[in-house]
Amino acid sequence: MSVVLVINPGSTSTKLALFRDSEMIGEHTIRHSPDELSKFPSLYEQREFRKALIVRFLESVKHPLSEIDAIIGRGGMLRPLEGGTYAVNEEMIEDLRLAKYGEHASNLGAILANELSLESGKGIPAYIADPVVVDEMEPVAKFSGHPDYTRRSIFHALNQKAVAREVASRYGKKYEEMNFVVVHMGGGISIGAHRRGRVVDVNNALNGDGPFSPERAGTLPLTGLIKLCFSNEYTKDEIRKLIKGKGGLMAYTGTSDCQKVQQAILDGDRESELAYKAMAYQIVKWVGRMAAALSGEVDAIIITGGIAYDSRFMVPWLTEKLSFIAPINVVPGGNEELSLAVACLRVLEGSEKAKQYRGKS
Ligand SMILES: Nc1ncnc2c1ncn2[C@@H]1O[C@H](COP(=O)(O)OP(=O)(O)O)[C@@H](O)[C@H]1O
Ligand SMILES: CCCC(=O)OP(=O)(O)O
Repeated sequence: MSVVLVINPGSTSTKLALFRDSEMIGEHTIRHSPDELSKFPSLYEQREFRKALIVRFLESVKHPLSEIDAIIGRGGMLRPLEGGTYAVNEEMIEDLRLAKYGEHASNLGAILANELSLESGKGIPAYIADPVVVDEMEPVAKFSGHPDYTRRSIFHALNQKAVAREVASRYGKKYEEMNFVVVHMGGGISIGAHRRGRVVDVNNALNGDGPFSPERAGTLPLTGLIKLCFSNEYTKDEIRKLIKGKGGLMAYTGTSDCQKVQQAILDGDRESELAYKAMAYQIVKWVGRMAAALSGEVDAIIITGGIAYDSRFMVPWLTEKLSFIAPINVVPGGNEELSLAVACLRVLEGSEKAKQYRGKS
C-alpha cells in the first residue's frame, strides 16, 4: 500500500489530493484571485505561499509528511518532451527555477514536490507526469507562417489525455483506437486534435494562440499587436501580461473567475454576457479547425476543465453549436489528480520506469 501526495498548481487554483493506492482519501481545491497572486514578483516566489497551503492540507487530513511514500506534481514548462512519468531531478528544478522554457503555475508542481521531499528528511521520491510541454504535433502542424518561429505544443496534456482515455473506455475502446477533439477550459484554454492516441495538433494555450480564455488573449490580430508594441505606451512586461494574465475575460470583464462573470450576467451586465459568449464563439471555431485537422473523422468531442461546470455557458453556446460535428462528452473539472496518482503508482509498483529529464536534447 502506498500513500501519494498530489500537487496540482494551476493559474487560478492549487488543487491538492492524497491517495492511498488509487483511493482518494482527501482533497482540497484553493481558488486564487489575480490580486492574491499578483503580490508575488515572479511565479517562483509563490512557492512558500502555495507550500503553506499544502502543509495546512496535510494537517487537515491528519497525515504527516513523514508518512507519505511519494509526491507527484503537475509537470510544467520544460523542454518539449514525450509523455510519461519523470523523476524530479536537479536539471529539471534548475530549468523551472530559471523559467528557461517559460513561466506557468505548473512549474511549481516539481518545485514544491522537491522542496517537500527535502524537508521530509527522508528523501521522499518526487515525480511529475505528462507535463504541459508534451509534444506529439505532426510536422505539418508546426508551421507558423514564418521560418523564424514554429508553433509550440503547450497545453493541458495530462488532463486532455486522461479524459480521452476515460471517454474511450465509455465506448468500450482504447484511446489509441479513437479520434477526439478535446477542449480543456481552465485559466487557459487548449483544444487538441487527438488521432489514435496522439495529439497531432493543439493550440499553444499559454502564448497568443487559440481562443481567448479567462486570463489570456489567445490569437490576436498581428497588425494591432505590432502597433501596441511600438506605441511607447506599453513596456515589454505589460505586453506580456496583456497576452497572459490580464488578457481575455479579465480584460473584457475585470475578472478571470467565470462564476463571477456568470453572476454579473444574472445581475443584468450585458457587456460581460457578450464577452463570455464571444469566448464560447471562439472555442467553437477552434473545435472546427481541429475537426478539420482530423479530416472530419471525429468519434467524439470531449469538453472538460473548470468552466465545463457552467451549464449556462455550456449548453446554449457550446454543445448546441458543436453537436453537428460529433457526439459530445462532458467531463467537468477533469481528473488530473487521479491521473497523477495513478502515474505515480505505476512507477512505485514497478510496472513503469520513471524517465530521466535532461535539460538539453
Ligand atoms: N462551477 C463553476 N461554474 C463556472 N465556472 C467555474 C466553476 N468552477 C470553476 N469555474 C471556472 O473555471 C476556471 C478555472 O478552471 P480550472 O480548470 O480549475 O483552472 P486552472 O487549473 O487553470 O486553475 C475559472 O475561471 C473558474 O471561475
Ligand atoms: C500551460 C498550458 C496549460 C494551462 O493553460 O493551464 P491552466 O489553465 O492551469 O493555466
